[in-house]
Amino acid sequence: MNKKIIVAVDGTAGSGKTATFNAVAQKIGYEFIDTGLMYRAFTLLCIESKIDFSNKEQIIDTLNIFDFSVKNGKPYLNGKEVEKRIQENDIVEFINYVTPIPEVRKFMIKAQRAMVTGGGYIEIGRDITTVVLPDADLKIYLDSSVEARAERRFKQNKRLGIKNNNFEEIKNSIINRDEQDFKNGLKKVEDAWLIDNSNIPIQDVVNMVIDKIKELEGK
Ligand SMILES: Nc1ncnc2c1ncn2[C@@H]1O[C@H](COP(=O)(O)OP(=O)(O)OP(=O)(O)O)[C@@H](O)[C@H]1O
Ligand SMILES: Nc1ccn([C@H]2C[C@H](O)[C@@H](COP(=O)(O)O)O2)c(=O)n1
Repeated sequence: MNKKIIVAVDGTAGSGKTATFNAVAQKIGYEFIDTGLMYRAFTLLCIESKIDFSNKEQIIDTLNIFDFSVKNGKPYLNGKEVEKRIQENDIVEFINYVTPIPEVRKFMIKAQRAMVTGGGYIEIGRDITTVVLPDADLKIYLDSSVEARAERRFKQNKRLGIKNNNFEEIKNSIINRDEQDFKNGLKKVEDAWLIDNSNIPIQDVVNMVIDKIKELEGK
């Protein structure tokens, strides 16, 4: 019986981590954990708590009332389902105040590590291959060109009916988020497999990754 493995995935904003690795997880019966949802949900809680985002102490104190869970693949903040809400533009506007704070990252990293209790998990984010799961059996770094990512996000927002959908704003937002993510430590580590999917259909990426996981399960 092949042994399931632990897969850690990092990559740039909008490169396709969620769509790709959610599909992989569903096809091979792995648990899928999107750590970005936690930071988005926490940012929403800060917005709803009407805190002053320039006041780090207020952000850190908000951790005391932060309860996050995922049920049937949907994120819940303090018992309320927030899947669509945390994709709205105001989250992206404020999230860069939240993600650089060490106390916030320490809290999230502890929770994200605890979610992976053995083989059979795919966890995605920005610091999974570097900090959260540095001993993962398979590390992947997913990237795409800024143009490709902006185009995809624009089309995704349209499908989701998200308001104020503007291509140039999305592109600038992606560039800004990349800048912050690199500051927060996003990088391709030496033992990570780089996949640039700018010109690769999502299904082909899914199949490539499944083949690799099956190969490693058999070792
Ligand atoms: N290889 C691909 N080719 C074309 N479109 C893709 C590909 N991979 C993902 N997409 C599309 O790109 C968009 C962004 O993908 P997704 O939301 O999974 O990215 P992400 O890395 O999780 O983003 P974020 O970092 O903001 O959470 C989605 O519409 C998705 O369907
Ligand atoms: N492990 C993580 C996951 C996400 N972030 C940041 C990156 C984004 O600014 C924000 C939302 O993530 P996304 O939903 O776009 O993947 O959270 C991080 O710093 N560390």
